[in-house]
Amino acid sequence: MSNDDIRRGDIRRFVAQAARQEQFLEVVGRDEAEARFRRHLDLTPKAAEVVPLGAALGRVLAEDVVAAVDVPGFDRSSVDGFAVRAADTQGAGEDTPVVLRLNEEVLSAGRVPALAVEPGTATVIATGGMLPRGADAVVMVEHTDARDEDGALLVEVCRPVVPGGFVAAAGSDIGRGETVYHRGQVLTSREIGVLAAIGRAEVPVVRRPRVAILSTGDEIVAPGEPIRPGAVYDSNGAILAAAVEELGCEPVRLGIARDEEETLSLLFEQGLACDALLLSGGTSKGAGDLSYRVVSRLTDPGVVAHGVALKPGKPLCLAVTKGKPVVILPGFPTSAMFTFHEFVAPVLRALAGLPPAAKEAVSATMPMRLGSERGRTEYVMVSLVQGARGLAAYPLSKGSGAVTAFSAADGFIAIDAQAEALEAGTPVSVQRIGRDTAPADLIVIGSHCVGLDVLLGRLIGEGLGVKALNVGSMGGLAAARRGECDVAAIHLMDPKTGEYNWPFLTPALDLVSGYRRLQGIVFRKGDGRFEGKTAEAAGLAAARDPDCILVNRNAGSGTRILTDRLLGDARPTGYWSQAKSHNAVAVAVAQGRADWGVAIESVATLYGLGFLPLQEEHYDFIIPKDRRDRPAVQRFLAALEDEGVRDRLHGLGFMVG
Ligand SMILES: Nc1nc2c(c(=O)[nH]1)N[C@H]1C(S)=C(S)[C@@H](COP(=O)(O)OP(=O)(O)OC[C@H]3O[C@@H](n4cnc5c(N)ncnc54)[C@H](O)[C@@H]3O)O[C@H]1N2
Ligand code: MOO
Repeated sequence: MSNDDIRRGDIRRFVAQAARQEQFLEVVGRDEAEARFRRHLDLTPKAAEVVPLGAALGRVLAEDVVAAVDVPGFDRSSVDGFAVRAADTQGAGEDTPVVLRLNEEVLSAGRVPALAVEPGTATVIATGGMLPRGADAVVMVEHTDARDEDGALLVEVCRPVVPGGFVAAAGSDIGRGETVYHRGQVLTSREIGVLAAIGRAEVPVVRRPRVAILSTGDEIVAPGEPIRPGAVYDSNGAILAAAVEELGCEPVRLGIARDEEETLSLLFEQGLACDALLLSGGTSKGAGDLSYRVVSRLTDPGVVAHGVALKPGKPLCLAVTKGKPVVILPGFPTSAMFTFHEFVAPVLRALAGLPPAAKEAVSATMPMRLGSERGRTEYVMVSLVQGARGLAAYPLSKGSGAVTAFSAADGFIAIDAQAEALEAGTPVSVQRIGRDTAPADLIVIGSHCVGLDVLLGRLIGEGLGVKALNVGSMGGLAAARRGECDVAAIHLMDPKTGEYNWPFLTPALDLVSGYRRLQGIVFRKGDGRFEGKTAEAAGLAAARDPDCILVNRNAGSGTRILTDRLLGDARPTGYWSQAKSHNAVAVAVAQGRADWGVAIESVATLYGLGFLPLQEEHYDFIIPKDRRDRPAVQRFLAALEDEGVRDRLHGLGFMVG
């Protein structure tokens, strides 16, 4: 058979399999999927094991801890001074001191008193010393004057004390029989200190559930390995292992399984020896989606749901065998993390002995229109920003394949399965995720630039909390108009005049000059159609050559306006492509999917591309006037003037000043 025959065979098999639609026999709703999963799971926490206190950090208590001793264990002086009967000190003053006779004993810490404090007497006592019988208070040494009068040791008390004064009563901190911590408590340094104070050298903790993690796919490469064209780094394995550990479980990394049934089955068997098994990838409809095939062999009861009507996460596969969870998370990182968070994390919490996570929702509004797919409940990661009229929920909608959305999100919103879109201004409820995020000191919204990274990096290094949202120049301008950001980073050219940024100002906004970036045509070095020519000449020639493919920018971007000015009425091959960033243009050209495009010089340099300058673009900052005096904004402006920052911007090819 020739290679062509083999290839044709492969294609026919793919189409035949796709036509059978053998997977997702039944797509179920989120709640139904969860109910089926939980019905078959054994959610009792793993058995207790006793560990030394020194090894208990981060572990989850398996039993309530009851104090066997009082803390303090005795009535204890909290100052250096004299143990007295409070009644004896009544009426004492600087001019009317009360004179008490000293007992012949010194109560240093740890010493058990031998003598009682009788009326009219006092005993020397140190901080931490045990209160003697008869005494009910301590007078600080500063408020006394001791003297020796003909061999009799006396103390003059110049200030009265109340009963209990400067005494920590036995059991006042922790009482014997008190439940100090309940099971499910995560042990941090603070709890460990208390456990030591009640004399516990060992504690019963829940055995950490062992969770096997297996990434699948021929294209998946472990971080640290060289990456080949078409391959991606295994981010799911790393994020799942860390997330599992955060939930008090022990990750067991099984690595990456090739798309080969025997290897996958072998690793799968190893994984089944653990308390839970998580796979990612290979659950959807592709010809090579092996994970599902392997998991579908499980019994008792086996797969309980494959296909859930939610986005991201439709191909999620939930299985249980003998009470043990086996889950195939979708390969796409956002889908994997979202479904992990929704379906797997609560189960692992239970196995690890942790109580259910508290759910916290906050009200916000959508700052922009957001389209949605009908038919599945869509969950969108959002970043919260405090605006003049309450919180705005900026969607981090980079699609299911993104890795950053989940880590950058403050929470997510759910869009009803029947809704086609959420209009700008719609009120939404944001389900918070992860740790409490402190509100940022400085909010920057707009177009991303590596130069901006330098500026913000300086401020972050100085300890400023910065939130930067990349929504493009128009999005930044709109956010500034709504009062949702301190700084909007924009590069918008007025097509009528060719002027940058200031034509878009309103009376409530200031413009601060940033830097200039050189825009031009990028091409692969050595391409004779561009090399050595001017941008205008090369661009017009390329526009007439049907074999010369353009990668165009998205409508609405400043670069698109520039490209349209260059092209006039010409519509070259590739004109309708819509790359969303300078990087995307450079990658398309570098990898040969297109031959030319318009991007900034620093990106051309980064990808080793040739560059023909077209024009300078002004990358400036819009600041709402009522925010200008905020300390964080002043620090941003100072960073912009900073010599070190300017040198670095210059080094990246930006024109400053
Ligand atoms: N014709 C259809 N195609 C797809 C459907 C569908 O209903 N019909 N569903 C789509 C949805 S929704 C999702 S989500 C994905 C999930 O597919 P799989 O779970 O089978 O995952 P893969 O195909 O193996 O990979 C998807 C994507 O994710 C990357 N990946 C995989 N593993 C990792 C990892 N460990 N670290 C980082 N990235 C990973 C992989 O390279 C792919 O790019 O299917 C749609 N298709
Ligand atoms: O459901 Mo998939 O997770 O949308 O991309």
